[in-house]
Amino acid sequence: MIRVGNGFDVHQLVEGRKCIIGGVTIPYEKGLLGHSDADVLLHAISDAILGALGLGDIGKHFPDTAEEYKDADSLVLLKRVWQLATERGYKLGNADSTIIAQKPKMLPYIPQMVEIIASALDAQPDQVNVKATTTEQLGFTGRGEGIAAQSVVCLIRDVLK
Ligand SMILES: Nc1ccn([C@@H]2O[C@H](COP(=O)(O)O)[C@@H](O)[C@H]2O)c(=O)n1
Ligand SMILES: C[C@@]1(CO)OP(=O)(O)OP(=O)(O)OC[C@H]1O
Repeated sequence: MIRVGNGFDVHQLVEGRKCIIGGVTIPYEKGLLGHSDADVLLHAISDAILGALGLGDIGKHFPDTAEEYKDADSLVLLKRVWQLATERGYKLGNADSTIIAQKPKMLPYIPQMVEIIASALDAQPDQVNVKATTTEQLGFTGRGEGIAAQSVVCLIRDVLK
């Protein structure tokens, strides 16, 4: 059986916060604001997995009103989401994501993001693709006010004959 899910997330860029995307801390003058570490890419992937499983979204599983998720490491949250998939017998087919950011330049950090995400999802790096695009200075991403990410995942489970 194959199931597909999509995820989308946005976090505001502010001074005084780390810029953590795909589990990588990127040197930049601003960082992402959130209740957790605000890793916009890992949130989008988590939501895509939950979507494929029909299990809602990360806000439902990890409420931003709960003290236990304050400054949470989103890689830990992604691994907890992935456990929901594996305990239902799913493996990753592939995951494809796009980071939407005017700045900073993501390209140098993408191989490390791919390694981190693949490892969290018990997958090989060639099952995980991460892309980046600007919005040509248009909109909130183009003005550098925030960063968005969108993801699609395909989960695969053997069906007993
Ligand atoms: N934050 C970003 C945005 C883009 N890239 C890379 O640059 C290429 C060109 O971007 P356009 O928005 O002008 O199409 C894009 O394909 C990415 O490879 C990036 O590294 N970081
Ligand atoms: C991850 C959680 C939980 O700490 O908080 P945020 O970092 O604010 O992220 P968001 O994508 O707005 O929502 C999911 C949350 O419940």
